[in-house]
Amino acid sequence: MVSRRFAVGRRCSMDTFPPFSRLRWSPVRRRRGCVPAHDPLRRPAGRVEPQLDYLAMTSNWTVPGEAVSPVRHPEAPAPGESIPAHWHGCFGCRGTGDGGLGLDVRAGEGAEVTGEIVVDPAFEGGPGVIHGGVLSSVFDEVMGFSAKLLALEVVTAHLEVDFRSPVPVRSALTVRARVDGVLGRKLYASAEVYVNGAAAPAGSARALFITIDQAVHFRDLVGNSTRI
Ligand SMILES: CCCCC/C=C\C/C=C\C/C=C\C/C=C\CCCC(=O)SCCNC(=O)CCNC(=O)[C@H](O)C(C)(C)COP(=O)(O)OP(=O)(O)OC[C@H]1O[C@@H](n2cnc3c(N)ncnc32)[C@H](O)[C@@H]1OP(=O)(O)O
Repeated sequence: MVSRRFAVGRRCSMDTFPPFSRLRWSPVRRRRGCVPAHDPLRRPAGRVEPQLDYLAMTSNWTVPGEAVSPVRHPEAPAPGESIPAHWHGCFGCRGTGDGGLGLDVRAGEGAEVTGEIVVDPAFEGGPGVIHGGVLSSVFDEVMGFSAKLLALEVVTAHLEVDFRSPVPVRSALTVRARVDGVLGRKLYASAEVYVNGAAAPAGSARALFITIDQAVHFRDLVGNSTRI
């Protein structure tokens, strides 16, 4: 059945042919002249397009000058050692067989960690590529683990991600993350992701973590857990 949203455009056989019928704004549709009634890609006449380059899209999130260098805890896992899960119920810490990300995070030098993950096909977003929200979770988790090298309990207050190139499902990702600076309860962290050993990152992230007392922070929330 032809979608009513395409009623004013030329009717197209792809309207009934999966999977194209689900890709409403695909370049294939546009080439074939399937023009929807309301085309969000059509630019109003006379409008001046902003000249954004890639860097202009990146925020100016910076580590404050007053922040101090992170101090690694003397009992932190040695470089190369696996860092244990912070909570067995955590989606980021669990294996893929248990509905988790299947991340392996290892300590590096100083306040740096390295996370390894093979992108499970279940994490697909666009056709053949990882869902951006899943990649954001990977960044969040691996950066969070860098706080473990300081033996600090943290939650994420702010997370931002730049997606530079598509990340295919089944690819092997290496995420390098570190705490860049500490200011009171605030930990500033950053990370990059590399696909199949590529030299250039496919994405990067920055986050602000806030130290908490887990016992207090989760006291009234833990009852919601199904994994106690
Ligand atoms: C997935 C859960 C993981 C839980 C882990 C817990 C412990 C784990 C132990 C070790 C860690 C190891 C591994 C961690 C691995 C993965 C990490 C994943 C973490 C997550 O995925 S966790 C889920 C999402 N996360 C939340 O569920 C947080 C909800 N949120 C809150 O619970 C509160 O919001 C809180 C506690 C953050 C702050 O609340 P609060 O009352 O304690 O403190 P307050 O508001 O005063 O903020 C203090 C100073 O931070 C500044 N500040 C705050 N927020 C800011 C922002 N967004 N931007 C810029 N500055 C900000 C203020 O401006 C002030 O700055 P100043 O001191 O200069 O005034």
